[in-house]
Amino acid sequence: MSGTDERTARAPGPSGNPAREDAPGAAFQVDLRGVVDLLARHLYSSPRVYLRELLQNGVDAITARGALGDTDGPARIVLRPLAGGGLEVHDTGVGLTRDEAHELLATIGRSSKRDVELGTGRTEFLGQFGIGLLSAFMVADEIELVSRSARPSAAGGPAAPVRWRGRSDGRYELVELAPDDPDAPAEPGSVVRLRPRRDTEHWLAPETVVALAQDFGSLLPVELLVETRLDDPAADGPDAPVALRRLSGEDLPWRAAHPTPAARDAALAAYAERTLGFTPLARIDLDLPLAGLSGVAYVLPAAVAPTTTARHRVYLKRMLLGSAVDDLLPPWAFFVRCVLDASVLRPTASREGLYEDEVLLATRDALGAQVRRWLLETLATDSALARRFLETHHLAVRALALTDDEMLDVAARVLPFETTAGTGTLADLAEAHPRGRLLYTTTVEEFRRIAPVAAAQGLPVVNGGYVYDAALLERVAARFPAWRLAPVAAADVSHVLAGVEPLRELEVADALAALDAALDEQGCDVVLRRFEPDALPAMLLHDRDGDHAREAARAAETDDLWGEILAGISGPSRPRRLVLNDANDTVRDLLASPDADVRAAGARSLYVTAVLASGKALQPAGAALMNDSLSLLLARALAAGPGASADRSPDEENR
Ligand SMILES: Nc1ncnc2c1ncn2[C@@H]1O[C@H](COP(=O)(O)OP(=O)(O)OP(=O)(O)O)[C@@H](O)[C@H]1O
Repeated sequence: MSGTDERTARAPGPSGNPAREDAPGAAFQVDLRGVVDLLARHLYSSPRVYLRELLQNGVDAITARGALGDTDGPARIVLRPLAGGGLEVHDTGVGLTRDEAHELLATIGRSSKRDVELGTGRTEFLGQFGIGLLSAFMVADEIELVSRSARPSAAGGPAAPVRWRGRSDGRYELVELAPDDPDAPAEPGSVVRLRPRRDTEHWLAPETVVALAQDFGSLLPVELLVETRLDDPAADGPDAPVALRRLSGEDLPWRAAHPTPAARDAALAAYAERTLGFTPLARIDLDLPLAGLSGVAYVLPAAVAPTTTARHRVYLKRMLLGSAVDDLLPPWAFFVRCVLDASVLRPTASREGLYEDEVLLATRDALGAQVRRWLLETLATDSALARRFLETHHLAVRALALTDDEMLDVAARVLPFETTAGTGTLADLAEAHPRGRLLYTTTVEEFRRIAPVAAAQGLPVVNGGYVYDAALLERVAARFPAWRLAPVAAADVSHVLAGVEPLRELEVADALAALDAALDEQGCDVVLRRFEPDALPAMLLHDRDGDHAREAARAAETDDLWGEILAGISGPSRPRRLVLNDANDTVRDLLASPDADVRAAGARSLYVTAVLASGKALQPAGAALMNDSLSLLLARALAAGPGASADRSPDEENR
């Protein structure tokens, strides 16, 4: 005997509600359309997840049937296109009785998969929230579920099949069917049928369904099949010949057996190319038995910015959670992309990310430890892989060394730095200067300014201006005190440059004062020194806050010439200092020029050139300064006539 229930799924909607008393203890009413809209717009990132939810319900139903001890039927989910458009998902799971269908399908948030006492999802099931089925309303106005329960009826015989139809307006109907109703599955299990709306046809089209099923379900531990109509135009209709194509059943790629380790390497590299779209530089096997987690971390073949969000491909109980899951590894591990399967991590309700709980935190630490171990072991070798890794991902080593002493030791030994002695490691530089102090700049600009001069003086200076490096060098300085590594102040250099003879100083005092006045507006002092390389006419130095305190403190603790010179510094009056090189011909010509305008224009163009040499972009004011200076110099040169600029005093000619 069959009976029919027509009800509203706790969701009468604003219109169909009978007059009611707001009695104390009255139940909430749910507007189903509102809930579906909420799911579609705010919970799920795309309607595509409807298929994942259906597959998940099928897998869980098969698990529940196994738990009954009923393992007679095949563990199988079949996807079938419906004639005239639409999709049928048939599972050989536990099925639903009429009472269960009432309770579970018509109550939002009710799930058979929760642990009653703990209130959390039971570990053997994928689902837990009791909302997944509603996602089908994103692609269809009606969900039909026909089911035959594997449980015996109350009378002891086989349970009658049932048909439940739920509509997105909140109404549903539940009908008991005759035992041999052709609409119902012949064996225990359930069939879900969806028919598309006009705007959702593509979501239920066979090619979309296959692509989604492969993406979400290719690693599922059940047989996932898709029925395809054979390509025969005459063969349409229910009796047309069909073929079944298998979409799942693959072993986890990193667990699959291979004849040799090299074959495994090749297979896993090919898997990365297929699923992640790159050929990895290296592979790190991941294994955390306690979290039921296994997988691989692939090292990216090209550098990425440390701020890039890592996108990992994560399976939970072999169902794809997402291909862009972040927060799975510590931030310094931005150079790997993982593919992994875990059984105890919890999904968020949308099943598109991981729930941030202690298990996730512990997993992140443990995975980070495995990647770190690989990194330390790889960098301990002088292999081609170690070199390529450093070339590509040295930033990761720098980032990790900021908080990790063992990595800091490795970093000091293997990381290349730009130095005045070329590119090299800090350990090499320290070895080359066993007694001297090692200096580092904290900005690239500062390094550019002083490197040519420091190099000519044989001063070892490291460029600490790149990402992480200033902080890293500070840590290296503290960890290897014997290296006497310290930040350089720009003024250091100007003070080790040789001063000019007192006589010469007297000779050019007026000219120098005029140059100094010419750069007054730029907030720049002018001083004269002799230094190598003599091709460099001028160098621009900055005095930053704190330089003087640091210099004084340092001078007090050092006893070499360098320290003595630093100790003699008096505070400069302007923030910038243009150090002219008295060994440079242009500078000498300029100082000798009798024309005050020429001297001022020359000083300004030397200033702008020095700004450019320090790596700064030319600002409009600087460009205008350069232009004005050049026009004046040109005008003077033209007025003087041909050959005038070659005039030199006999004294200058001799140099
Ligand atoms: N194919 C099916 N076979 C048997 N029972 C089903 C099937 N589909 C749904 N159910 C029952 O309906 C309940 C609600 O399903 P729904 O997909 O909404 O939530 P869930 O799977 O429990 O949790 P989640 O929201 O995490 O997916 C399930 O707990 C299950 O008992």
